[in-house]
Amino acid sequence: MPDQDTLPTPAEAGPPLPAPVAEAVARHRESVTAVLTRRDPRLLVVVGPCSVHDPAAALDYAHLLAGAADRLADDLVVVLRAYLEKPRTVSGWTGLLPDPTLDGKGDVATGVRLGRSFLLEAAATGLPLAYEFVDPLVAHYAADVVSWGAVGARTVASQPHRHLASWLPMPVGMKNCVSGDIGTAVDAVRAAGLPHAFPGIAADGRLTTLRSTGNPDAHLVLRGGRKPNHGAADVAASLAALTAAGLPPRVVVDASHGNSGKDHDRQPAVLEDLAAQVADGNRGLVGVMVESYLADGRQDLGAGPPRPDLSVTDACLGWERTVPLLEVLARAARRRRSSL
Ligand SMILES: O=C[C@H](O)[C@H](O)COP(=O)(O)O
Ligand SMILES: C=C(OP(=O)(O)O)C(=O)O
Repeated sequence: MPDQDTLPTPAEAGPPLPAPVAEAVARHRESVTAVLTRRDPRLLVVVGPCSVHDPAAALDYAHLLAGAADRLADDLVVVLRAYLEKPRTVSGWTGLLPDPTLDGKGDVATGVRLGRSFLLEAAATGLPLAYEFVDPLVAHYAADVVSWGAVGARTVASQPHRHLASWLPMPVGMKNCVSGDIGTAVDAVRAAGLPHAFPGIAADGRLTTLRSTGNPDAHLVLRGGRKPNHGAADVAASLAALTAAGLPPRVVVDASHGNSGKDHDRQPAVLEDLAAQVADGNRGLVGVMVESYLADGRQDLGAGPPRPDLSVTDACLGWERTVPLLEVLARAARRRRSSL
């Protein structure tokens, strides 16, 4: 009898992807790649809650977003942030997958099951899913359903994360360091593009050697640092740095985190600035990221049960404020396309 801390294997954590979902994931990955390689002139928009703490409410959000994504599909490829792990600067709640009871008990065995079931339900909305791979071990519970992956600002220098990214079968964004340094992320894009052999976990739970062929769709994400780096000059400098490193000049820019000083009220101005750059014809700016949820703001975890509709990690833009910004981004992408 396994003790309560024994994790199910990836194959035991939930049902395999239903065939129609697997087919949709393959199509979504191809759509994201087409935007990154500029075969598709639309703009990639990775948008959604900072973290999922209440699966039912996050699914409500996903349904709203799926409606908007359909409406704006001529101009935007919208991807849902379905983040179940949180990297912490020092400490704090680490996400639904490692801590599904939100209280530090760390019931990872329940978390991997709950997390997988959430991802399958979120994928059933028809949206592509975005996921930050924080712990390479648990990547194996999520990777098959993810269409855009991220390696975050706190792990981008890590060799295991770069190796994982080289093996993951979807485009992976490498975020600049929390300091604002982009060189480490550029190195990470190069490393992820190469073949590697490294330890991992097979579907049956056995440790195995994973062999990657290199991820051709790894790319840089600007998320700001000690100061923002979303402006046209910083975007141009990052594209030049990529070209100098022999990499395709393409960048996704996160309107949150260091680019908004973690103040959700500053995301609209950052997004307006990014939309202006796109409308001006910047083709290297291939995508943006937005932290958005049902209600505006955030709450601390603490005394009572948290509100389902309000972020428990970074403050998010509420849904009502998100929709007009998606429309601004769509107009900008349309304008860029019309000038091609
Ligand atoms: O995206 C969310 C947070 O910015 C990230 O988890 C770091 O949070 P912290 O600096 O509050 O630990
Ligand atoms: C933690 C995140 O971002 P960053 O790595 O840029 O801090 C995030 O997007 O949730």
